Amino acid sequence: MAKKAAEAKQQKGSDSAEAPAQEAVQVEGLQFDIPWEQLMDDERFVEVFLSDVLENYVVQQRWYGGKSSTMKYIELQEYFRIQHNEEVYYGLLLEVNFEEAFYQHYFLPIAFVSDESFAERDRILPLAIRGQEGFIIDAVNLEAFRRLVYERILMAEPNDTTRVRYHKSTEFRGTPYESSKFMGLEQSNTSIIINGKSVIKFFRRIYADKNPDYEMSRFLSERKGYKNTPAYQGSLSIMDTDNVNVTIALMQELVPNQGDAWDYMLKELHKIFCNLEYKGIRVDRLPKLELFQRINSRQVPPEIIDWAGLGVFLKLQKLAQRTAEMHIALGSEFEDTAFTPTRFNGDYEVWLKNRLLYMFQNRLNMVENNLGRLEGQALELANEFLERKNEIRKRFVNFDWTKLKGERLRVHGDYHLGQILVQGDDFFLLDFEGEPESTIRDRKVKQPPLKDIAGIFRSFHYAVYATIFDNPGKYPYPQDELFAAGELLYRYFVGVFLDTYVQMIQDHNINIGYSAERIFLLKYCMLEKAVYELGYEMNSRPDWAVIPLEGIRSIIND
Ligand SMILES: Nc1ncnc2c1ncn2[C@@H]1O[C@H](COP(=O)(O)OP(=O)(O)O)[C@@H](O)[C@H]1O
Ligand SMILES: O=P(O)(O)O[C@H]1O[C@H](CO)[C@@H](O[C@H]2O[C@H](CO)[C@@H](O)[C@H](O)[C@H]2O)[C@H](O)[C@H]1O
Repeated sequence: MAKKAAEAKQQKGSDSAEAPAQEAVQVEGLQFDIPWEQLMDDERFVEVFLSDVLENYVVQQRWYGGKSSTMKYIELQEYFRIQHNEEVYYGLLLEVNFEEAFYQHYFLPIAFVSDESFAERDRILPLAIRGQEGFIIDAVNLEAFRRLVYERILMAEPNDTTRVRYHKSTEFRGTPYESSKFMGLEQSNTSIIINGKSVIKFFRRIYADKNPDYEMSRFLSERKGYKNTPAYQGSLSIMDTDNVNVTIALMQELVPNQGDAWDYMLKELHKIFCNLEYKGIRVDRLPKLELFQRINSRQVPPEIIDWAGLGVFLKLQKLAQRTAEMHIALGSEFEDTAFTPTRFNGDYEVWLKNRLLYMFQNRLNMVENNLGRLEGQALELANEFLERKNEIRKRFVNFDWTKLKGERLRVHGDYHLGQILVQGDDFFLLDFEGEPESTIRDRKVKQPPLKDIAGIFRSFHYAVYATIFDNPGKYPYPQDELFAAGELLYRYFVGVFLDTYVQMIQDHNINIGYSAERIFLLKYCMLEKAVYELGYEMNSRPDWAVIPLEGIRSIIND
């Protein structure tokens, strides 16, 4: 921040970041006789800052995604000014290089503050600038910075062609800045709530392109008027040195909500499993439904309604409707080639198989290397996964585009219950960034919309097993019987969702293929998703690896 602005504008943020206070790295006697506005042009400063300071700072951050690899060094890929009049902050794009021969880019906005009380959190470096002692901190902690970004979006020119670009949606009627605070939820980026009405998400992991979350949010809400995603309000992006538009931040409407659909589903399932004992349900006598058999909520047998209640099925119908409407909006574009629907072809088939075989090999390797850490049911399932590897591989290879008549669209890409907000009886769909493991180019490839449906079905399956595993001893039935009850209920969830979804999609002429094609694609994409999840769990929550392993078994046995 410019000295003048630093003194005039230092207001403490209305709260602090969720990260614990960290000691800034001490680099003895760092003094610079140049103004803050020129500091990043100083080679000596940049060298010390990157290697002695940021290497230590970055690895401790919640948003740093390279924790399972070994950092080699950090380079400054780009820096730019986030500025209004005299008030200057720097946006840094850091390139983190790894021993394992890959790199990642991260966004870090920085500010200089002279008052120590503004540097309680995310303090990066103490230093003196022209005799003024102070600290470099992560600028998101400063209310003045958050206010500046909001106001720059609010006053953005319709066609900003400068290097640092602010954009305001034509639909957004902003109100003057009043307050801001951290969203304070577990997340991989950093979201700030402004005026209790808007959310600015600063992306931390940066890709040299428009972020799909920005692209999809703007397309769905601004261009297609899709109401069940937070309205796009604005964004911040930069033109990098290769003239590529790189998204830095996305501003959307704050959607009042009662939590996400994952928590909603866990609560419902807990009640349903409690009902087994409470209502004296004989699981072996419950009527069964075949996987993917469509069923309307009014046709669900009374024994199932008596056990699970009608409410959960009505909610699933609503969720299916909102999901179908999202795909209808995504499938109805005929001008913007980033969104126009397209057919399956040979290139897609080669891309898909290569990607999936590579991912599968990675999972086999992970499981083989970690067998010693597994026990009980997880070990048994892991061994079965390894033994049946050729069978699984064959399933991935068995994709023949010439047999497919449906279309591919831009899709959500990482659709699961945790990406959905519950608002009364309705749902809002969030976070279109795609699967964190995929490259930015892969995330933009048009996919069968049934990939999202497979994602949400995997999430239903996850929720069933998570409920059983998280509540040991609470339901007085043998585990096998609980699994049988859960698998049976899961098929009704799938059947009810699918019935509404397919009906709506077809009524709007979105071509998701003929009936056998739909079942083939669902099975294919569910296997892909479960194998993806196995890697996600082995990396982040190894105790949960048993859930995708169980999922893989259930898909290949079906
Ligand atoms: N516009 C919004 N309105 C209300 N809550 C939101 C909004 N955007 C995000 N959230 C909440 O913040 C959480 C994290 O948001 P998300 O976009 O998924 O962040 P990340 O990409 O960093 O994981 C969501 O699960 C949701 O609970
Ligand atoms: O929300 P993210 O984009 O970070 O998605 C990642 O994390 C998800 C977990 O939070 C993970 O989802 C998996 O676990 C969910 C339960 O926690 C379950 O509902 C999903 O079906 C399952 O895939 C997601 O895969 C990962 O990309």
